[in-house]
Amino acid sequence: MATLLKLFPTCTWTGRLAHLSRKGWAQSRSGRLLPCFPASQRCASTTSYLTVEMDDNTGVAVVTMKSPPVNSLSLDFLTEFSISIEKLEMDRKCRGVILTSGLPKVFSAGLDIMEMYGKGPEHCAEFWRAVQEMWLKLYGSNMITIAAVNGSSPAGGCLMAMACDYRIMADNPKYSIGLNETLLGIVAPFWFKDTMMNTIGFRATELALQLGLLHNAPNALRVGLVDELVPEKEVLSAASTAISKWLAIPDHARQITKSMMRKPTIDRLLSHRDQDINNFVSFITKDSIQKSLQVYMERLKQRKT
Ligand SMILES: CCCCCCCCC/C=C/C(=O)SCCNC(=O)CCNC(=O)[C@H](O)C(C)(C)COP(=O)(O)OP(=O)(O)OC[C@H]1O[C@@H](n2cnc3c(N)ncnc32)[C@H](O)[C@@H]1OP(=O)(O)O
Repeated sequence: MATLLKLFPTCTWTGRLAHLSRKGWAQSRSGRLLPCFPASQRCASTTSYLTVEMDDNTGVAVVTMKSPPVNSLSLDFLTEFSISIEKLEMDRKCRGVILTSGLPKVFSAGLDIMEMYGKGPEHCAEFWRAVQEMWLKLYGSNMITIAAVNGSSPAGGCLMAMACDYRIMADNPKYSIGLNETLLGIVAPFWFKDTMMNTIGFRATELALQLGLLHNAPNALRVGLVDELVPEKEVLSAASTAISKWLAIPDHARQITKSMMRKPTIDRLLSHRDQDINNFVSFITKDSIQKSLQVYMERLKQRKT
């Protein structure tokens, strides 16, 4: 309860979480206790990093990421994100999610580099499990998921967008999206690679990953990394229009089809999850990799001066 109050401090779904009776709780598939809300309520909740606005009429929740300055994916952010998606997954009325950014110019800067720099193996392992969990929740969601990419979206940000069913990006050539890990001297893990291959195909992924390509918006559309470009101000409304087409499909048919397409990729991570964490920890804690991260961060900061 204390954790939930921390995570959902300004929850306005039916009143404050503290007022929820025991009856108002439900157990998630992973055994976690989560708040469960009556059928006819309109819902809006704010956590430290996310705003979730649920429209009961459409069955669509808009999840807005707000972690200044660049929505980098820290351990706390990822934990909140996974809990929020799980909560929506359990809400029978929620059929779709639009994921967007509440910050100017950036959808998400990807993994918080500071979570991987100068940290011990235990922290790195916990962080990586949270990264895996975010992807498992989003890529494996039964809900319709639309990324409204209203800014740049490198690396982990691109992974988040690719984990959705459909991507709409702001038509701004200054915004870029891609898996740029090699530019940092690190390597996109196999499930990042699989997700990209499932999205844009083998050859385009091979090029993109080795070169660490960050595609500007027009190129992202050309390679199929995003599905639509729209004027910046219209990203959210275009996402609403797009999701209405998906909502017209019977859920069970769409969900089984989605699972058929994605399950082999998800199972591959699930069956190698601990090994993937061990690989990450031994890779990221190497002196040479730490040095690469340090140089990259310094370059990022120098760009400003
Ligand atoms: C074998 C296999 C095993 C596994 C091997 C390991 C696999 C690891 C997989 C890794 C996946 C990743 O996502 S790695 C993360 C990759 N991400 C990136 O390369 C993004 C880098 N950031 C950017 O390009 C830009 O910041 C961008 C997002 C476009 C926004 O540009 P802006 O000009 O608006 O903002 P900036 O001035 O650059 O940034 C504002 C501040 O945020 C900081 N900042 C920016 N991105 C940050 C980030 N990702 N993490 C932390 N801090 C970040 C900057 O340093 C600034 O800090 P101050 O100067 O203090 O204000």
